[in-house]
Amino acid sequence: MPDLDRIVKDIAEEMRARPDRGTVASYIPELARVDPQAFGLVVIDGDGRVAAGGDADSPFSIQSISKVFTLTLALGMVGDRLWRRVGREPSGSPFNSIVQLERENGIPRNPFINAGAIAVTDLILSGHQPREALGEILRFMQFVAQDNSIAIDERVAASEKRTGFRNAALANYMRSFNVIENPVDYTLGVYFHHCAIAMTCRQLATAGLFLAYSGHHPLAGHSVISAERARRINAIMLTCGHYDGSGDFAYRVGLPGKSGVGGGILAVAPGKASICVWSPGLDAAGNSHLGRIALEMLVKRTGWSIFGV
Ligand SMILES: NC(=O)CC[C@H](N)C(=O)O
Repeated sequence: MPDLDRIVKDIAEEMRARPDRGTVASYIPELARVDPQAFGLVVIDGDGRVAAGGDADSPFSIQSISKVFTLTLALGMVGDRLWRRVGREPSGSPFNSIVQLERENGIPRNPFINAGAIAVTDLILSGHQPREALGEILRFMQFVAQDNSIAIDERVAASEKRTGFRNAALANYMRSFNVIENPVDYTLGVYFHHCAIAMTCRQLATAGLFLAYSGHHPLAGHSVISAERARRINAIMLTCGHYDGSGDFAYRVGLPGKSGVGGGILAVAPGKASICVWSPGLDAAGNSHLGRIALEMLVKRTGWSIFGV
């Protein structure tokens, strides 16, 4: 067993000092206020052993990492019917790209680009009030993170709502194909709010445990989803979790992972651990710059890549 405490501390120390930190997202104005010096890393295994370094307990905006959990919830609600509305191929395009939708009849490539995640949110909303759908999502996050204090950062949600013109374009366009069925404002409202959930690295790493352990959450003590579904969600994280940077992430890190523009990455080492890293500066594809480098170092020292040591 690798000395995880040592490894995590070493990485956090090295990352703290690096001058190259990427660029903090500013298209959601509230996110631009975050300190680019922040860095946190948490690794949790199935016995609840935790290795934590840096700002492991500072809440940050989980943004697109929420899409892993909305996908899990929606699959639980509608099963494989979900795949009539959303594909499961990498897009090779930026997370907020519009162009593919017209060529492909309003069906988004996968559930992790914005269009796909908005379509998934619309499925969760079906037949409910936005407030109920949001409550469902939040309660699920609290359950998998084993922490009822998790909340939505209303300032981030309002900030994105004010500036979310592209997401509104995507949602309206999909509505014209009936890929979205609820009033566009309702769907977008729920989407903006689940992206604005604030969590710490420790909470997110805990929340990812069921994906690392075949659908079973070792700390909650029971199954969240089937092993087959967990395996499939991991596959989509590997192929689509970093947008047009997914190939490079697989090449360098070799773990299923999901990034968010808040600078977080949730990564899953099947059978070994759930990992969350946070560094707010992003690379050109909108993925955490130091987060990816930190995971690359972690995998090198643990041998956890799913592709071999
Ligand atoms: N990549 C992301 O994290 C994007 C999520 C963000 N809420 C958006 O819709 O633009």
